[in-house]
Amino acid sequence: MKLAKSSRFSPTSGPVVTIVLDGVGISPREDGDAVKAARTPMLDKLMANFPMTKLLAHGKAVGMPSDEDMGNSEVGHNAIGAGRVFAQGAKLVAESIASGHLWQGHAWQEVVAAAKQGGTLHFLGLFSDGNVHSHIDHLKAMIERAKQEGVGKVRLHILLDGRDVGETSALDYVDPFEAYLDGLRSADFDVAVASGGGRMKITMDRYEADWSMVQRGWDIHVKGEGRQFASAHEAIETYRNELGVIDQDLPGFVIAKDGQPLGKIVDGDAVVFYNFRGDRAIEISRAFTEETFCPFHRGALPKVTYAGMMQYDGDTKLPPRFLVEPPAIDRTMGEYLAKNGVSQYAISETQKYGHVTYFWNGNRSGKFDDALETYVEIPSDVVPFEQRPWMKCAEITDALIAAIRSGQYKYLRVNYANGDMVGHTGNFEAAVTAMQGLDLQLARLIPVILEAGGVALITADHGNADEMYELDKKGNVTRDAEGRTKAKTSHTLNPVPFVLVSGEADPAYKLRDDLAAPGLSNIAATVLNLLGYEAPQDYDPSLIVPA
Ligand SMILES: O=C(O)[C@@H](CO)OP(=O)(O)O
Ligand SMILES: [Mn+2]
Ligand SMILES: [Mn+2]
Repeated sequence: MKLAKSSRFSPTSGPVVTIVLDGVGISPREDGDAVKAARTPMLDKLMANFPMTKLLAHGKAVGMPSDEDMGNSEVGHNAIGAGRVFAQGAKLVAESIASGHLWQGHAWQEVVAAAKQGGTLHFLGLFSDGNVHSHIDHLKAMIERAKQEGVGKVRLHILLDGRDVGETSALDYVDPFEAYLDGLRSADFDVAVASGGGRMKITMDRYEADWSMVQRGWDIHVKGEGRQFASAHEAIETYRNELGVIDQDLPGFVIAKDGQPLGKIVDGDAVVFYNFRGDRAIEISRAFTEETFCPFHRGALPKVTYAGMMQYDGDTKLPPRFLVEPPAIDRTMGEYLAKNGVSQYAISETQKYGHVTYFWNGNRSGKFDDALETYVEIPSDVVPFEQRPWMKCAEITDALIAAIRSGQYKYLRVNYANGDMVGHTGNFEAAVTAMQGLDLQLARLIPVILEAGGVALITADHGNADEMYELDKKGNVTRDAEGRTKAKTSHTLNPVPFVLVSGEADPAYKLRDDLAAPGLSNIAATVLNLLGYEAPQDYDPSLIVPA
């Protein structure tokens, strides 16, 4: 994996620093755009005075099935880190179902075999068509196939979304789904929703930010311990009336009849976790598969046949049984740099820590070279982020500045979570504050990079804070009769900025203007060029050419 020294580009004298402003896209509108509404003198100055372009960060440009699919952190950081576009989970699973490949795999057959020996088949996962972590069509295909193959009993554990889809859209999914199940149910096919809850309250924690979420999910899904309701519809309506929270924050619920939970998970059952994306699937998968397990008190571990939709971690091989092969992301920029002796530093706060390490490195949790790489995680607050929109951006900047000044690292990367995590709350004012907090940090960071003779690449993995109001099909902000907007919590389809900041009066390179539709996958080759290397042949082209 030796990289050729470039004859066209000499290495920058100082470090190259990639700054990912998570969830900061460029919207064509002003209305509802917290990025534009924020007072960000530093970012404005950088965008006005340095070479800048827009990069595609959604749809096919990042390996999603269609250009109607918004981007997300996984596919965005995969593309940035790997310098190429790989067909992603959403696409691979849909193809595997369409071709029938999924049903032929060992994992599916073992799951079905367990269920046919008298166990219940449980499906657990994010219940929407957001296509970021899962898709409801995949769930339906598996339920129908299970029935066809003679499975007698199926239970569903549904995590309500409201983060990749409308913030209060849960019943738009649940009601038609109940009707769909009514149509499938028969004397020898018993299928029902057994438990559920909001995705930010139970089960789908990531990067060990808050294991208590997973514990709550475990108690609800596995032990059937939690507040009981007759149906998911009733649970959603009741909690909405009582708490006034949006879907992602609805508490967990257990569906019960005569006080008996409909679908506890017990010895002999099979469990399919049907999310294809890994970050929020790893902790629950560990709880189901690790013999010794410390993060919370699980009680007796039921002996189940557990399968993930994909293998979520290529290093730890978690989970061991999975339905669809994950994208084979190889030879990432991080691996090339490690194998060519380039020292690297990666930093974020907990919520995005895995994005700049695990996703960046092609869904591998380990390092390529312990001696050459430093990964730093600043612990995130465990609070609703609209209450702390600055999150840990100042602490991240403190550490990053120290790392740059140490002179130890030639390539550094950082993810600032603010635009995204606060964008997901749907709170416009908080998102504006998030952007302003971020701008203060850029004003501290950029001069330090330039003093060190370095270059900063400012970009993002997808949009979010750039669209805080729901849009209609034509792309206009929707307003009700009183002129009120509806909060939008999901990512956007907008492109993201790419700003190339250097202190040189006359850099020996310039941005290319001949690439038809540059995207996130063009960043890696650019970084390698700035470090004085030619990118591997099959990497997507660099964004720079000699001046
Ligand atoms: O919070 C998450 O899991 C996703 C949205 O589903 O956001 P991101 O891709 O930015 O991590
Ligand atoms: Mn993101
Ligand atoms: Mn997000």
